[in-house]
Order: sequence, then structure tokens, then C-alpha cells
Amino acid sequence: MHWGDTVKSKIETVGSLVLGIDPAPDHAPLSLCDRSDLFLERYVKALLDGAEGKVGFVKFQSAYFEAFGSGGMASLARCIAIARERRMAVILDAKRGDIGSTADAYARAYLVPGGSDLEVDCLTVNPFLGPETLKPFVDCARDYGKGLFILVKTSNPGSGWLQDQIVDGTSVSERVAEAVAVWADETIGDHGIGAVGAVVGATYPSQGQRLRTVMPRSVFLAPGLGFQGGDPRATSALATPTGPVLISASRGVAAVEDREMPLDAYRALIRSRLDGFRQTLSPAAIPASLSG
Ligand SMILES: O=c1ccn([C@@H]2O[C@H](COP(=O)(O)O)[C@@H](O)[C@H]2O)c(=O)[nH]1
Repeated sequence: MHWGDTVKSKIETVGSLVLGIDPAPDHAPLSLCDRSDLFLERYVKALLDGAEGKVGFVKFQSAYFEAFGSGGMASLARCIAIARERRMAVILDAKRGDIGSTADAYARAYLVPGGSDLEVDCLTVNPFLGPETLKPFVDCARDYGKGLFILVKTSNPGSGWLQDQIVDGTSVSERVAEAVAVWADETIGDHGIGAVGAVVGATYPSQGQRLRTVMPRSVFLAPGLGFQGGDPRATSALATPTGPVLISASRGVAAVEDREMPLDAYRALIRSRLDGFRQTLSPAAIPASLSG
């Protein structure tokens, strides 16, 4: 199935929220942390239990699994499988990017069916090394129904240091966006949505408006809801029929101060936080079946 079709059908049935999964033991309930070797999978299962029926997309942050070394990467593979069993579309936020031959190996690891046990539906990639280094990812997205989110305007406070710089009359992020738009057109699916999308932080919705005009057929991944203060309403309003917006929150859904919280209460908290975030989105981003 084309990534754009997957996005469209998940949004229509469950909505555009993305559950960000950044497993950090220092803000998780203690009952999940008592055996460090089991922490990652227990944490992911607790979040997925709480998110049942509330989200159709999960975004795993690779770094938090890598931080546990080889065991963490093995857990990531198992957590990807668990999320897929629960019919979630899996985005891996690994921000990969390197010279073409190495990018080819990354693409095989994450995007080629059966290429490795880290295969996901969609991957974040970094454009800093230039267009030919993104080609292996774009080819895989087109050939195997996968999705890409290329970093265009990231959510962090310092993103403007490079991304807002003007070169030959165009900002660096717009320059990247122009390339994304071309790749989106080359990978278009039945619904007019390209497989190549963009990371556009929820913290910069007015730049998002401008970027939407440059990338009319790309899915936006908008991280930064919750802890980073992203604007849910203005960001979800960037969605168009051929340019859906997926909005993600990680700590804002999962982090707790009361670390003694029992697991059942934690699952209930996840559910109510996801409901709360959903209510802050533009009404157009909420499927009719869930808007009541
Ligand atoms: O521009 C970007 C790109 C990626 N991220 C990632 O999203 C989550 C955000 O976590 P929160 O707890 O919801 O703030 C994290 O994994 C980042 O690496 C981003 O924040 N901004």
C-alpha cells in the first residue's frame, strides 16, 4: 500500500495524532523500571495499551533505544513488531543521512521489506549531505510503499541558525522543501499524496504555512506538541486533502512526575492525555466518528 494511502486511511479512522515513544527511564512509572533489561518493551506496551483506538501512528525515537546498546536495538526490533501487530503505522525517527553508498545501507535496513528486523513504514532523514544522498531513501519509498520525512524546518529553538538562512533569495528550509516537492510529485499515490514528506515543527506554524505552499502534495510530520509548546490548532490547520499533517507528542503524553503511579492509572492517564491533545486540534483534523 502507498504510504499516502496509509496516512489517509489512518487519519480517517483514528485521526492525525502520533504517539511519540521516547523511552526514558527517568520519567516513567517506577513499576516499569524495576528490571532495566525489560524496561523498553514494558514501557512501549503500556503506552500502546493506553493509546488503543486513539492513535494510528507511533513514532519511535531511535536514540532512546540506541542508548541501551545492542540490547536496546534488539528491543527496538521487538517493539516495532509489537506496534505492527497492533495495526499501528510505524515511523522511526532516526534522522539518517550519509553519502550515497552508506545511505543505501540505511535504506536497506529500514525500508526494504525483509531487509532487516528494523523495517518500518516510514523514516526521518537528514538532507544535510545533499540530494544524491537522499536518492536511495526516495527509491525505496517509491518501490516499496514506504514513507519519508525529510527534515525541513525542525521544532527546536536553534533551528533557524541554519534553516532560516537566506541563500540566493531562498531560505535553506525552502530550498530543501523545493526538493521535497519534486520527490513528492515523483512518488505520488492514488490520493494525490507523495511518499516523500517533511518534518515541519509544530512550534513554527507560520513558517509551516509558507512551506505548505511549496510542498502541496507532502505529508507533514509536526513534532513539538506538549513539552516544546507547539501550536496544535494552527499546525493541524496546515492539512489539505493532498497534504495531511501528522502531529506528534512524546513526553507530553508519557512523562509522569508521580513515579509511584500504578500501571492501570498510567494507562488511563495516557488515554486522557491523548483525548486532551485531540481536542486541541483543528476540528478538520478529527474524524467525524471521534469528534463527539
Ligand atoms: O524537529 C524535530 C524533529 C524531531 N523531533 C523529535 O520528536 C520528539 C519530540 O519529543 P517531545 O517530548 O514531544 O518534545 C523527540 O523524539 C525529538 O527528537 C523534534 O522534537 N523536533
